[in-house]
Amino acid sequence: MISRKIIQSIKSQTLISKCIVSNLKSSRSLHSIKATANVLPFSKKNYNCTPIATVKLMSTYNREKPHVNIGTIGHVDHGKTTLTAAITKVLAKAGGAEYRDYASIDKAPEERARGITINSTHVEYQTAARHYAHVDCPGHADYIKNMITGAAQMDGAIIVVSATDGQMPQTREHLLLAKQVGVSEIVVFVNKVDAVEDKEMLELVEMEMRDLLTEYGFPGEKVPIIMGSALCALEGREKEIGEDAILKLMKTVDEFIPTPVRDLEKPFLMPIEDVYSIAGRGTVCTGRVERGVITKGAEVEIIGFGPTTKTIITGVEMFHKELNRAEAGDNAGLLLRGLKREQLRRGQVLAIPGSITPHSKFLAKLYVLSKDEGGRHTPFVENYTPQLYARTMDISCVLKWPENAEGIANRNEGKMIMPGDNVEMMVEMQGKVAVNEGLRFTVREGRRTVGTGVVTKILE
Ligand SMILES: Nc1nc2c(ncn2[C@@H]2O[C@H](COP(=O)(O)OP(=O)(O)OP(=O)(O)O)[C@@H](O)[C@H]2O)c(=O)[nH]1
Ligand SMILES: [Mg+2]
Repeated sequence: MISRKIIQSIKSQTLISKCIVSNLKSSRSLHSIKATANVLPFSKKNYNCTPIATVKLMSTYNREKPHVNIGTIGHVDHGKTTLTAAITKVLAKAGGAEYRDYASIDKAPEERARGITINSTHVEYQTAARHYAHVDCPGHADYIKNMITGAAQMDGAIIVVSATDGQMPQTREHLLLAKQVGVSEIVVFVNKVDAVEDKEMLELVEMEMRDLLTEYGFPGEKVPIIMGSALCALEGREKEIGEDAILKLMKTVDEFIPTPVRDLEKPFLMPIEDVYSIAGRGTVCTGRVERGVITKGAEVEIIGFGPTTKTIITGVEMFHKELNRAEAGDNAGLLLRGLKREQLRRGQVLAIPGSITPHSKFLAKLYVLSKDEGGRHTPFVENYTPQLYARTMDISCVLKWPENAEGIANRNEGKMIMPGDNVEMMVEMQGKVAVNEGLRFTVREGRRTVGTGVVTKILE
């Protein structure tokens, strides 16, 4: 589906094809949408609000080991949370993690009552080679929004697929969205191997996954596929498919998901994920640094949803350790001078003054998801008003046909946009937010992903 689209758009030489293709090749520079963090780097006791998720801390945070952001994605109930808990349990044996049991990951009352993940949760662990921040995403179709936010922070992902079901709708949708937000490195964990008698079933699941990966623009033949049982690892039984499989998975992640080259040279930018007040110290914003480096004392601008304001960074922390600087890829907390919590919100960005500006109107190439990819079942016409998601922000927008060179619009008036189409549209947002050419975004309506696109030209 998407791969066919890519081929079609390569043929038609559209810009989106170039963007997607360049993303297939490297993607790091495009790893820009929804960089977020639920981690709370500042001492928790000082917060006056309840954190969405906290990270259990290990004794030290240092930069000696490369830091990589990964996570679990995949269809509901395929075992992502069980696997997350199992990884911490197995790595804890070697001192590389603090064991996080299942209930501490899915801890909200509704999650416990329904037995599903709703909020994505961050956990931290390390292998001998690297330090990881791991986001466990929800699989349920109703919580795709949280999955997108989680996936946007990942440098690579573990897609979990149950050996008993094989690939399911959100296996597909998650692969597509992961690709869209810039995750180009995937490792597959075929879970629940303990529940499958017929080994041919495993071969079938593997074959189907390779085809699916290829279809979505991943190197299907090369992607490592590890078979095992997260539950066995968690319960300490059937070592071969339990603990051993987890160790094999992490070794594969170490080797197959490259340590990303961070955009350290570019001007600093961090999309705000959360805002907290710390008694006696001020206001702190958390998020994942998208590009550049920031040091204590630096001046930054806050851009989007209102007038641009300036402030000074008075503190930088990561995993509860105070640091002098934060750099691209870090899940950081930045303490800001003289601002109240109410003056800041998710979706704004912190950036070096003048490096990015707020806009409300741009041209974009848009791929409209087909029904099979979880998109709309019916076409839409001009003036359609979905919700636009980019970085950590979401904002209502209107989609229009672009104006021609003379400013005359709408020779396409009344023309329908079909699921599966690649189109150029003019996007008008209901407010000014930090937008730049090359920024990738998703448009959604209700609980459905309608399309994914890239900003090609800023208009206003
Ligand atoms: N037999 C078997 N069951 C497993 C295995 N791993 C997980 N399960 C069970 O599958 C069910 C779902 O597991 P979860 O880890 O909650 O699945 P999930 O992918 O996190 O689900 P969502 O986050 O809601 O999408 C639970 O009942 C687990 O005990 C396994 O290796 N073998
Ligand atoms: Mg879960």
